[in-house]
Amino acid sequence: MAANNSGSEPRIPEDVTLEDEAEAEAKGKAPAASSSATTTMNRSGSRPQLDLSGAAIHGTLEDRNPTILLPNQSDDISHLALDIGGSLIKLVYFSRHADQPTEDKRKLSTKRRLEIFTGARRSYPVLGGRLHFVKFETGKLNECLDFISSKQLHRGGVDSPSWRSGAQPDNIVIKATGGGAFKYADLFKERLGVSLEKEDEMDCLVAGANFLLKAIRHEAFTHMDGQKEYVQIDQNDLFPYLLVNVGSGVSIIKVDGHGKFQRVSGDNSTIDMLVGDIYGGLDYSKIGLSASTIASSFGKTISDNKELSDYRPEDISLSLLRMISYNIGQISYLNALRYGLKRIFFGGFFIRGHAYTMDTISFAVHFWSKGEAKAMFLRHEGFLGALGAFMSYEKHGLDDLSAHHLVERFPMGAPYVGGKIHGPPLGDLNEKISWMEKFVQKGTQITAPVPMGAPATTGMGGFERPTSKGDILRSDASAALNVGVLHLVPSLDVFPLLEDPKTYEPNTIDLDHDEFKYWFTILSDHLPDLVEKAVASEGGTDDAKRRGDAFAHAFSAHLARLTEEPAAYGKFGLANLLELREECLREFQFFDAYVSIKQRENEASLAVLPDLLMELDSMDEEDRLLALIEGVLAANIFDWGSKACVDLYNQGTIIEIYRMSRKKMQRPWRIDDFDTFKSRMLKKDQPYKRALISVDNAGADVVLGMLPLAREFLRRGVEVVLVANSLPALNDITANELPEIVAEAAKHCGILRKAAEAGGLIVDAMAGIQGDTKDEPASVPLMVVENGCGSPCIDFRQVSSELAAAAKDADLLILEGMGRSLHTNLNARFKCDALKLAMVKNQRLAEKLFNGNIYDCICKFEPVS
Ligand SMILES: Nc1ncnc2c1ncn2[C@@H]1O[C@H](COP(=O)(O)OP(=O)(O)O)[C@@H](O)[C@H]1O
Ligand SMILES: CC(C)(COP(=O)(O)O)[C@@H](O)C(=O)NCCC(=O)O
Ligand SMILES: [Mn+2]
Repeated sequence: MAANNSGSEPRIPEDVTLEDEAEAEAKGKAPAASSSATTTMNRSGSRPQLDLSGAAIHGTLEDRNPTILLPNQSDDISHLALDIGGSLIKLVYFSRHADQPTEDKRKLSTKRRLEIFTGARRSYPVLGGRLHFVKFETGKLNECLDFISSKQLHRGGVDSPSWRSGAQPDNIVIKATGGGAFKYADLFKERLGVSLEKEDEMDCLVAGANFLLKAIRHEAFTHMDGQKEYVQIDQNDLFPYLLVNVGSGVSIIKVDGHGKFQRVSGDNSTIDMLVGDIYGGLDYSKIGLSASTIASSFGKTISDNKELSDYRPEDISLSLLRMISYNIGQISYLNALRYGLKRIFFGGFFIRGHAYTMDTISFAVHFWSKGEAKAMFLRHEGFLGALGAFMSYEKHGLDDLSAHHLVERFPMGAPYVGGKIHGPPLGDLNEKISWMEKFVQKGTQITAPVPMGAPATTGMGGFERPTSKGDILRSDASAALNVGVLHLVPSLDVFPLLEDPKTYEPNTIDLDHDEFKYWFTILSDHLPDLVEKAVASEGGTDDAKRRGDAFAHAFSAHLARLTEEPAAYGKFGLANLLELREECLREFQFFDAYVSIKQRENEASLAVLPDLLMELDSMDEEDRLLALIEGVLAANIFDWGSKACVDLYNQGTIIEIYRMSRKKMQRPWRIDDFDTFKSRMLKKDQPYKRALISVDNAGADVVLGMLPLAREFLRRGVEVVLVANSLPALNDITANELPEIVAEAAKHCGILRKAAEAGGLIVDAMAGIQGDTKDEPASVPLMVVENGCGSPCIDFRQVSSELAAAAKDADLLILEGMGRSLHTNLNARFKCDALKLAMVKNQRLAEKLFNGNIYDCICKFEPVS
């Protein structure tokens, strides 16, 4: 049957370890077969270290995560950099994406059509892969060495050519910074056989900070009164700034540009600084420094006539912390004043995400500067040096990356321990689940997102809702949950038809506290059903049940973590939350929870499609246009992400519900721009050239709604590009599944058949069974592209390069569904005409956005002029 290619669905090998999710990909996997597409890579001459001969794209250029295999790459190229500080060792390492799906016919023909291989298309200097952030205590250097060794990080990972061939490269050089790069050089040589190449610490700090501020969208934030607020940094207005790195010592650097900086103050330990550097020789009355502000705590200890032991250690600690933080804030401000700088970025693990520390520093800066200067913090605060050392290889092309190439993911290990290792690295998902089960039972190891009671064994809702913990001072582990794994995806692009990418915000509604609470409930309530579907999709085995439990625990823990601190993972909207759920499913190797539901609905819908097409063809143009839009809106009711809709499905067959939904359509719809759209469509002298039609759900939605609409455009001589998800999300149709559905539909329709042939979706022999083709116009192509997403929503700042290429000649964009046109993009403006179609399947959203009701329909047409 058509629409069933689940067996060939590319599986994302989302391998996981406790600390970073990358282990299994490096273990025991056969070397990947050679790819079908070979590319030449244009690289600037400034990066001589890579041997690019024989380089091949593994998978496809358009894959979400293309991997470039460099078979002739010399073995001494490392994917690891270190910052060995006085207190902590920071590791940044890179892991390649594992096996990729092979090139299929659709992709090749689409590429040819969209001329992706021709012209000045960008090559990918950067390896697709992931950047991991891990830290160890310097006092436990051995743990760090074991970790590197177990993962063979110094040899590019367990799956690197040298490791697989058993060759022993004799000159491995690893970039390292921090004092320990000298101190422990011999030990690294002895234990791992590697030489540490020392990079200047300040160079690294600055390079790391500049990279983060350029490439990570929500890296910097302010912190006032316990509230994080992410700051959008304008690249053209970044310099100069003051960088204050607070580690074992404090470094204060005035940064004027890339590689342009000057150390201005502070080279002592935090304690020295307190005593010696507070006023820096300035007359304190001039800057309004009140002696009592800082000294008050000590004042009491002197006058109270008590012994030190009479004070509670936590009180002393807090006083000290406050004092140090104030002083750091003051000294920073004084330096900012000295150089006329308005922005101060703070890094270093001293801050370690502590709300208290950040608030205190912010307060000081704000107070002394009378609001003129701003203290800002960095999410990857402790990793500036290590990241800078990593960048100094000048071979990963990291500096060519922009924000749209980076996707941050929060797999269980990494955010949970914040790059901290507890125990040995885990070898596979099984070990990870075991670890989670233990940790869940203990419930204390990590304080913030303590998930829910004893783990269930049924895989079906044997867990409770996580509880939020209130605003207590969090432990180091939980506070460090802010760093995920950075996925480098060079094939992502900004959607070229966005009117203004700078001001574009995908999310329609701000996930403030109340809103988050609401969605927390929705998602928690939905969880048991989702787990049931997910487990069933994997055959209902014991293993699947165990993974189902683990998924539920993991996702609940994320929710609890976000309840406690909504900004924990950066600026997080509903789109991110819905995507997190899908990623979490993939993390526990559930690749398509709704696979059988999708199949069933596709089949039922395809069976009635011929009748529907006949009915449509009997109408005149205007009635047909209305019927088509009605059909799209009515069929959007088939959404397994909406509780209300799922409840409806018990009340009838797919076709009955479709008819019922259709009968209820009453114009005017809640937003009803149909007449304007119709007028535009009927303008004979100004036909559209290419319509990008973004589809949503499998089954009736795509088969009875979107395909007939696409056919109408084809019939009018408009090229159609169907845009579908790269990866499954709920019951959404994917770009991989779509061609078979089109092929099946084409058996009953000459227009679709010709267009699909023209677009390379089906080969001639497959079609030609039924369908009247005598009076059809010269055929324009019907194509399918993937959107680069694995979520029910779409963020147009990061789409597949395939979609970006298809957008080039498009003059109409149709967005369908609640996720893509209501939760996201309702207010997005495009450079071409846009039509947004959706049924509102949630009462609260209907009220909030449209003052309306559940099942209202939205038909929003926004012509460019
Ligand atoms: N587990 C830890 N062990 C030691 N210090 C820690 C730890 N977690 C956070 N810190 C804080 O981080 C600081 C070290 O910050 P870091 O940026 O790593 O500096 P360095 O590079 O000098 O080690 C320490 O002074 C301490 O305040
Ligand atoms: C996840 C969804 C955005 C998918 O909707 P779609 O894009 O398929 O129209 C939607 O089902 C949703 O917001 N559901 C949660 C709300 C609820 O259950 O009421
Ligand atoms: Mn959907």
